[in-house]
Amino acid sequence: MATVPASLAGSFQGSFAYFSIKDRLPQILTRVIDTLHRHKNEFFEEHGEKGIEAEKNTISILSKLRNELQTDKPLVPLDDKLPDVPLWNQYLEYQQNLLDGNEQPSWFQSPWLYVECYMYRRIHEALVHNPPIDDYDVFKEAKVQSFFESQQAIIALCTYLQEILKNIEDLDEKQLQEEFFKLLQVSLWGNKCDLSISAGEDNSQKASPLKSLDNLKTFILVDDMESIWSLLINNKKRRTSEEITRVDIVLDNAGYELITDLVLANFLLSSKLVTEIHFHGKCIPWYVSDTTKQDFNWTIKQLQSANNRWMSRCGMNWEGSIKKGVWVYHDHMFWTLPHEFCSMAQVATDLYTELQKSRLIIFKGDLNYRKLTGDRKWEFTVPFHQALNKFHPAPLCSLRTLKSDVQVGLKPGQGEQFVTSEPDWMICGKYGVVQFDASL
Ligand SMILES: O=P(O)(O)OC[C@H]1O[C@](O)(CO)[C@@H](O)[C@@H]1O
Ligand SMILES: [Mn+2]
Repeated sequence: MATVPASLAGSFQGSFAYFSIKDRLPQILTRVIDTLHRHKNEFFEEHGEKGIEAEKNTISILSKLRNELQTDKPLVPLDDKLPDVPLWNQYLEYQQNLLDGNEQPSWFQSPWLYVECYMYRRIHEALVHNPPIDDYDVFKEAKVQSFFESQQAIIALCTYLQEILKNIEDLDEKQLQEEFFKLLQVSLWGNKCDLSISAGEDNSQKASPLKSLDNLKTFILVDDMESIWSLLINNKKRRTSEEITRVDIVLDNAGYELITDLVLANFLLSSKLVTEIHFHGKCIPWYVSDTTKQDFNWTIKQLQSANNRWMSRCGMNWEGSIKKGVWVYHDHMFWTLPHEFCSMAQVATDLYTELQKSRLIIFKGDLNYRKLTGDRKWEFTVPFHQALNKFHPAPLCSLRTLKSDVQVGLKPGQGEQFVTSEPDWMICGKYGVVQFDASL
């Protein structure tokens, strides 16, 4: 088997991984502690003294966790009762075996992808150990706030979608393609709005999402939109009336980005490019803004009850699509494990088999890109297919704005050109890719 490059890690001094572990992760932990603290009265009102006790305990576990991280302590096994614990603990052993006998996996020495995922899982463990606040989502408040801060952009998008839907039957192939490209790009740029890169600070969409598309075009470093279009339109032409065309969207952030994904999904169905959409979200609060089932349902309810008629119409339609079974929401613990996607076939065979039913899997966001490529020090020009390292459940694409230093599939010289002119090009979220891989 061809060898793969080293994983990104905090041990590379001066790397983004290093700064993330040193500064951003402790900041996120501090915010979580602060959130719990601020909700003390709420816990008391709901659960009495037990609530206060649980809040105190959780805060003390999290402070200890922050200290372990900042002093580069060894990673310890998880010890709650959730079903993913054996997999996490086996992964720790696996990381241990990669080292020589004297070393232990630790925050700055182990792969960044692993330790970052591990932090979110440890936050969850701290809560799980502390009923009655064990199902409290410490990031909910930030997600809700980012949703409301993007109201204008959400209205613009819902209004635009309802306009297209009015005469979607009359659009010719060219017009359909144009609309598809627009909404695909809206969904791509929606990925700028995650809350983990900003350690939970406001990062919402304020400008009108459709007007800025032309100006943003030059920031798309890999543009495989044509290939994705060919796949969908050819499939539509060939499909018999009973046949199913399923597209899967592996969701990233709640708030504005989720709306862009739902709008895209609605368009794909209404244009009959596809017949079913399957969404994949997270089982536990993750990377601050990632979508859980609760966020997904909350968002659709919010839209339904909005004052704006286009927003509420979208909300109604989406609720209807779920009831009809043409929108299906899935969650699977694999998405909140530290594994690269190339291990999915072994670690989560059921999920891999499920994804094989798809005609196209759309992976949203930066973290999914890191897991697709294994979060490794690839050369910029390595083909996307190679970096996927045999992960090919179905044709797939990534819609991702660059927020971490892994990027493949660039033309010779394309990456190098930025290295001197814009040193933070890989982490600032200004650039994006629409990257496709068809081969199985
Ligand atoms: O929501 P996204 O796009 O997956 O981004 C998550 C963020 O967290 C990171 O994994 C870094 O912590 C970045 O790669 C990215 O900025
Ligand atoms: Mn995210």
